[in-house]
Amino acid sequence: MTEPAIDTEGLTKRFGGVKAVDGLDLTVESGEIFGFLGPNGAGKSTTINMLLDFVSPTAGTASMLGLDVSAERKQLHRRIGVVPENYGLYERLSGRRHVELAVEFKNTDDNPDELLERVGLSPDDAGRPAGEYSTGMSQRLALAVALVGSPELLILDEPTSGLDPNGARELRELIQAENERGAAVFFSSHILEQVEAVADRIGIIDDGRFVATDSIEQLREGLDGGARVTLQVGREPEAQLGDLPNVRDIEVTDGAVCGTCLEPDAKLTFIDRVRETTTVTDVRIEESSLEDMFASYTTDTENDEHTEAAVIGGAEA
Ligand SMILES: Nc1ncnc2c1ncn2[C@@H]1O[C@H](COP(=O)(O)OP(=O)(O)OP(=O)(O)O)[C@@H](O)[C@H]1O
Repeated sequence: MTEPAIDTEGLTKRFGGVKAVDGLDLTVESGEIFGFLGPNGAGKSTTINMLLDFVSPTAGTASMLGLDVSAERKQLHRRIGVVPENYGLYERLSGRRHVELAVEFKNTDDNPDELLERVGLSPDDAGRPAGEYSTGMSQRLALAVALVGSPELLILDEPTSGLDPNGARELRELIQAENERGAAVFFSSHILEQVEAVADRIGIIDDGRFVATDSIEQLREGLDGGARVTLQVGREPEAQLGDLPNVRDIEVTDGAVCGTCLEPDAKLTFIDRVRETTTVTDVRIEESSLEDMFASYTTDTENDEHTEAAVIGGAEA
């Protein structure tokens, strides 16, 4: 049986009185792309730092590719590629030299120029000292270093933070290509779109704990967010709307009728019922956005029950 790419049990880190990570149970399967989402201060970097053995856990265990992250660190780090939050570049060394050193360390036969080209660094840039690089260029270089040795697992901490939209798209393509090659990818972000575009599964962490783990589609479904349907009407409808199944939060305002439809069918029933007694001149449908979803999972303390109910059946997290 293939070992999971990442497996943690009860992983916990306290900094004095602050519980940065609180009993995290996480399994990322081999070959999976897992997006690790959470607002600032949620515990993402601390988790990654424990996985990389940069920080020791207060409690719990963590293994990657079946190896203990601390006891078997050396062996493990030859098989993974990492872009940590604070990747250190050597200011005086060229980009190319950074990659060459990684090739030597991992004892592989990668061609540094090919890797640099893959991450979008031109040969000219590759020859310049890393101290002269912009944030985005530094991030690209860190990624090239991470790709050395065709790692079985890529761990990327906020990999798009310094990239422009083009760079972010290229990174997504690269993540997909690496995944197709067979690598598992674990990457943290607080930008939902980045995660949605590539992740098979996402875990949302808040206050050091998972509040949800599943595919984006399942998370969205679990939230019951529905779609807000707004109908522009000729005059106020006389129809009874309150008894419509799966339509809630109905509002009738000057010239418009709004309702939240929880199922696709409910949109049609809602529109039909309104049209029975008035003319509908326009229809606007807003699906619940990822931002709504994220906010609901991470800040909606009043809604704890609903959030818990939405937290996920099957996924192990
Ligand atoms: N070395 C440290 N000493 C004290 N507290 C720390 C330390 N590192 C992290 N923390 C605290 O742990 C919590 C989690 O921080 P962490 O950096 O893991 O969050 P994050 O999800 O990565 O946030 P961001 O998205 O802002 O990078 C925060 O409350 C932070 O202040």
